[in-house]
Amino acid sequence: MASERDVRARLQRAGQEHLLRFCAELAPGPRAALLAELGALEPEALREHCRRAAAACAHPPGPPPDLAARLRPLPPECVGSASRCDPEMRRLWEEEGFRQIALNKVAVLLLAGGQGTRLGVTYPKGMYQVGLPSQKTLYQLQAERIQRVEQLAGQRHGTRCTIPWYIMTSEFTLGPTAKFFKERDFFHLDPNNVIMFEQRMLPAVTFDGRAILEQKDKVAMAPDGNGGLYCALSDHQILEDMGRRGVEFVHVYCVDNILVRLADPVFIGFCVLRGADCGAKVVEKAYPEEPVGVVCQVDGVPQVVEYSEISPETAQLRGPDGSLLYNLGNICNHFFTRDFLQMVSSEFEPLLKPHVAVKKVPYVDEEGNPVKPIKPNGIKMEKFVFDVFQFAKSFVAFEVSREEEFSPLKNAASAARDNPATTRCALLTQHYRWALQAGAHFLDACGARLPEPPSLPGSREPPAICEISPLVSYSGEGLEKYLRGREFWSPLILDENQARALQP
Ligand SMILES: CC(=O)N[C@H]1[C@@H](OP(=O)(O)OP(=O)(O)OC[C@H]2O[C@@H](n3ccc(=O)[nH]c3=O)[C@H](O)[C@@H]2O)O[C@H](CO)[C@@H](O)[C@@H]1O
Repeated sequence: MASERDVRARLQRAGQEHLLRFCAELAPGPRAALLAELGALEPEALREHCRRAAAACAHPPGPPPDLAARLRPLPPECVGSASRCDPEMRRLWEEEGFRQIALNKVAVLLLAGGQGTRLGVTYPKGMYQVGLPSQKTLYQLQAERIQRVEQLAGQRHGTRCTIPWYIMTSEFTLGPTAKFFKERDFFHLDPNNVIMFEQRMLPAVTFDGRAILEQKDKVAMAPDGNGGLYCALSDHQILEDMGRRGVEFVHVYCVDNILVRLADPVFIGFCVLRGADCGAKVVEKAYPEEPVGVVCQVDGVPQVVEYSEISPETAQLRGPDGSLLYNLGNICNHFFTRDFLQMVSSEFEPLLKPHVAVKKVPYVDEEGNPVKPIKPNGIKMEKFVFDVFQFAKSFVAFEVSREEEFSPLKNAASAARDNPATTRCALLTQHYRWALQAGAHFLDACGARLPEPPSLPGSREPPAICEISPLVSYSGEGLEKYLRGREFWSPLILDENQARALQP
């Protein structure tokens, strides 16, 4: 362990010696923990981090004044669509995706290092359950979709295949996530194919460039953003692991979208057949202020302009047909080739510019009293996963249906949107739709058939409760044999047991 003298000397080099100001009064345990935390910070990197944070703060808040002039929509030839394409084309994409999965060339990578502050839980978001009849958590739904899509690819190609699941965690989420998976027997996945690794943490900094002490013995640290992925891939030799397994294509996604299609064969196949090295799934933006990034071009290269960085005027611009000019909403589902990830991690990562978030960061005052600030007092710097799009040789965006593929859990129940109730409703409405399409009918308490609306938006509660296990159906396929022409009372829970019972 580094001595106090060593740590002090390193902090002096970084201009951050104040972090030791309570060190002398700490008991041996907390003192050792603080020294260990500080000893791990590389002095030059820390100095640069604090300098950058203070410099960023000197700029006026909001989007750069010239950004609007540098923005263009993505050229149409870079954009594919799952819903507005020839069905035969879609079938070919799907076929190609399944082929790559069956060849064990596809992995999924979950970004799960975030703190879920808006949702207001103290545990990782993936452990949240939104109140489905099955009480499944987001992690369980994802694990089961992996198993089902492996099974579908295997059946088509007469083989057994594996989609490794890489999970990027942070200091906040690694322990509880690992414990959760272990306690649930990895949801019946082979633990060798679930690979957790940790992203780096960075100190929060005051507006004048001083790292913040959160407690006398603890620096205020935060994960380095989901773009911390690229350092974390190098830190933990993840690309080498992928190489050993023969993985060529990686589907990277964020934890909170209850409808996420892991390793979606249609998306993978589209990207592969287009020869893309980098791709993003998008949905049409619902309204100008929707908190999703927009996929577009800045200075002629593909980029996402984050919702926090676009001006309201630009977000509201409309094209000649009346639709939003910047309407490709990023849903944080990305496709990368392993070669591209390799190139980014080894060459381009240092070029990624951190984004600045001004936050209320709890701290200790000069007397050592804990303070919960009422207005923002600090800066957190984060890299964003999509900032690598600019380095792509062949970038594509792929538009999918919001109803089928995007309902994120961002907020606590008190918020109007993207909360536990809206995500639960989106999933149950989807399953109800799938059941009707497969020929099921639902009955009311008196045994009369419930009306079957021709279309059902995910924002409306379905007339009957129907939950279909991802182990039974990944995207609505294969349900006719259980449901066609049959009548059900609500709730219908179509899990594997029920499916066996209904099998003709
Ligand atoms: C930077 C980014 O991708 N922004 C996207 C993200 O916004 P949004 O602001 O919702 O992003 P979140 O903070 O939820 O993070 C997205 C994902 O990254 C993970 N995470 C976050 C921080 C971190 O240090 N480590 C980490 O792994 C989170 O656990 C989550 O799985 O999702 C929206 C769709 O839902 C998109 O429209 C936004 O463009």
